[in-house]
Amino acid sequence: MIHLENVSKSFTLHNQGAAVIPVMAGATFDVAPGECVALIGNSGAGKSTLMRMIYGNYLSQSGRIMVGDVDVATAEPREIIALRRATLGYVSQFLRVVPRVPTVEVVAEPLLSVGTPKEVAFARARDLLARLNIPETLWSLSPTTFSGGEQQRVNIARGFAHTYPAMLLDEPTASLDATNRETVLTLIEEAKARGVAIIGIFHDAPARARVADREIDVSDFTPAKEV
Ligand SMILES: Nc1ncnc2c1ncn2[C@@H]1O[C@H](COP(=O)(O)OP(=O)(O)OP(=O)(O)O)[C@@H](O)[C@H]1O
Repeated sequence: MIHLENVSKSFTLHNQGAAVIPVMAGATFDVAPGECVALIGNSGAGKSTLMRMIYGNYLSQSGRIMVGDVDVATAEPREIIALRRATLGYVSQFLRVVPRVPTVEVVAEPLLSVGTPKEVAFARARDLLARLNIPETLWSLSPTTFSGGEQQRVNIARGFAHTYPAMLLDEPTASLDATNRETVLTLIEEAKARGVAIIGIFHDAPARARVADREIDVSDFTPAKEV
């Protein structure tokens, strides 16, 4: 479902004399439907950079990043937008929402945007909010004033509302309590059972051991330093 071939990336630091810093070279791997691959490697190895390239936020210098039949490395912006709507989900660590939209609608929105009937989308949203222990009294309010932990759980509910064929998870269990962490791990297991191909960064080692089928050490793709 996800196929990376010879992906490389360097950053140009325009405020430092246009210094070019190569951070990745030759990244090659596949993720099959129903499989969860964990990106590992020291801090600074390039885990987040790789995720951002797969999501199309950072442009890769070379290679192919196939998600389904779209090559993110060369796709037009409108193709990336369509890919994100229907095919590729991304659960980041923080919620970014339009102000004044009720929580239940924030969670239902990814389903509504792919044409799911309103009652089905809202039922799924309510189910996820309940599973993630967001009190029902909050569902009709905007999440902008929620606590950090509540916002994180709303973000997870939104991320898992639509069954994307491929998902990127950036530390989905970070700073959750034991009960909610368990719910998130179950959501990941359910997604895998439905055939979702998942790439995740999990600093929570027991969580990684439970849901990941394979680990990819991103430092294997660190370019050799020139001497
Ligand atoms: N926008 C950017 N501009 C310049 N350099 C960047 C940029 N983003 C990342 N880097 C550099 O790329 C390298 C990889 O960073 P990245 O954040 O991907 O690492 P990571 O493995 O996710 O680390 P951590 O586990 O600490 O989050 C680092 O050396 C970082 O300084």
